[in-house]
Amino acid sequence: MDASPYDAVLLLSFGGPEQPDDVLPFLQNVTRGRGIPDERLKEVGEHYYAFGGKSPINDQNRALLAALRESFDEIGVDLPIYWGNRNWAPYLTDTMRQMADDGIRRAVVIVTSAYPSYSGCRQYRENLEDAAKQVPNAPRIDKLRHYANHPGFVGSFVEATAKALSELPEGSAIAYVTHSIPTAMNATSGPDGNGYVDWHLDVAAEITTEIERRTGQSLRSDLVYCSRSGPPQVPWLEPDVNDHLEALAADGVPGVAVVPIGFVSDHMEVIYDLDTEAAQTAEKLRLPMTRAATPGTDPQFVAMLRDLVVERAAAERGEEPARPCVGKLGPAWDDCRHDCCPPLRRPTQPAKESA
Ligand SMILES: CC1=C(CCC(=O)O)c2cc3nc(cc4[nH]c(cc5[nH]c(cc1n2)c(C)c5CCC(=O)O)c(CCC(=O)O)c4C)C(CCC(=O)O)=C3C
Ligand SMILES: [Fe+2]
Repeated sequence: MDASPYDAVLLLSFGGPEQPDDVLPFLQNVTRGRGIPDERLKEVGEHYYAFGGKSPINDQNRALLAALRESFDEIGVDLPIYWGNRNWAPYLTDTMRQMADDGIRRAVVIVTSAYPSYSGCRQYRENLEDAAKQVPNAPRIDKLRHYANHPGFVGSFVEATAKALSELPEGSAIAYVTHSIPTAMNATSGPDGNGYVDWHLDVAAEITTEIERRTGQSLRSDLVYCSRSGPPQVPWLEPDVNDHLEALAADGVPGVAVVPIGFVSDHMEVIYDLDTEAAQTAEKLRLPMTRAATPGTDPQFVAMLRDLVVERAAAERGEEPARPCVGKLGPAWDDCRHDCCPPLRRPTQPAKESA
C-alpha cells in the first residue's frame, strides 16, 4: 500500500493529567484566556481528583497508537507514528521538534475529534501552526477530513448502541450525547455554519435508522449535551443530559441507552459526566440507563483511521480515491476553508470601567 507523499503520521489529541499534581497546571493550559469561571475550574478539578488525579485519555491514546501501528503493519505501511497533545505532555511543539530532528518533511495528522467546530477542528489547526512557527524545518502537515460520518465511525457506534439497548427493557430510548459548546460557536462551525449540530444529527439519524432496521421497531432518540462550562450568561447548546433524563423519566420511558457520539474514547467527559453524574441522575429517577462504548481501539475505528491516511495520500498524489461516507451530508472537505470555524471573539477588557 502506498502512503507517499507522507513520511509520517501524527496523532494529535487533547491531553490530560497523569497524576494529582498535574491537574491544576493542566486546567490552566486548557482554559488560558477562555473566560471559564474559577468556580467551574474548581468543580472540574474535583472530577479529576475523584479519579486519582489521572485522566484515562493518555493511556487511551497510547493504546490507539499501538493499534494503529499494528494496522499499518498489516498493509505494509511502515511510516513512523508520532503523538502530540494540545494541553499536556507529550506537547505538540516537542513532538514537532522531534519530527523535524528525525528528518520528517511531510506528515498527515489524525485528530481525536470527529466533528467540525472551533474547539474540535480549527483550534487543533491553530495548535499545528503555532508549533510549526517555533520549530525550524517543521514538517508540512495535512489534517484528515472529519470522519464522524465515515462508515467505520458510525458502524462502531451502531454495534455499541445495539449492545447498550440489548441490556434494557423493550421500548427504551436512545440519548445521543456530545460536548456542549457555546451556541455562537456552533453557529459558525463548518463552512456554512451550524456544522457541529448538523453533523451530530446526521450521525445520530444514521445510527437510529440502522438499529430500527435491525430490530423492526421505531425508537425515541434525541441529541443532548454534557460538560457545559463558561459563564452562565453565555448560551451553550442544550438540553443537558441530566435534564433530558428527567424529561424521559417524566414521559414514562422504560430505559435509556446513552450513546456518546461526540467522543472517540472513554476519557473524563465520559467517565465523569456520563458514567458518574448522569448515571446518578438516572438512578435517582429509577430510570434504567446503559452507556454505549466509545470507539477506543475498536478494529472498525482503527481501520477507518488507517484507510483515511491511505485515502488522503492518494488524493495528494493527484488520484481520485473513493471517499466512504454515510448520511446526507457527503464526505467532508480535505482542507478547511480559511474562514471555517472561526474562534469566538472574547472581550479582552470590560466594556465599561467599574467604579
Ligand atoms: C467540542 C469539544 C470537545 C470534543 C472534541 C475533542 O475531543 O477535542 C472537547 C473535548 C475534551 N474536553 C476536555 C476537557 C476540558 N474541556 C474544557 C473546556 C471546553 N471544552 C470545549 C469543547 C470541547 N471539548 C469548550 C468549548 C470548552 C470551554 C473552554 C474553551 O473554549 O476551550 C475544560 C475546562 C474546564 C471545563 O470543563 O469547564 C476541560 C478540562 C477533554 C479531556 C478529557 C480528559 O481529561 O480525559 C476532552 C477530550
Ligand atoms: Fe472540552
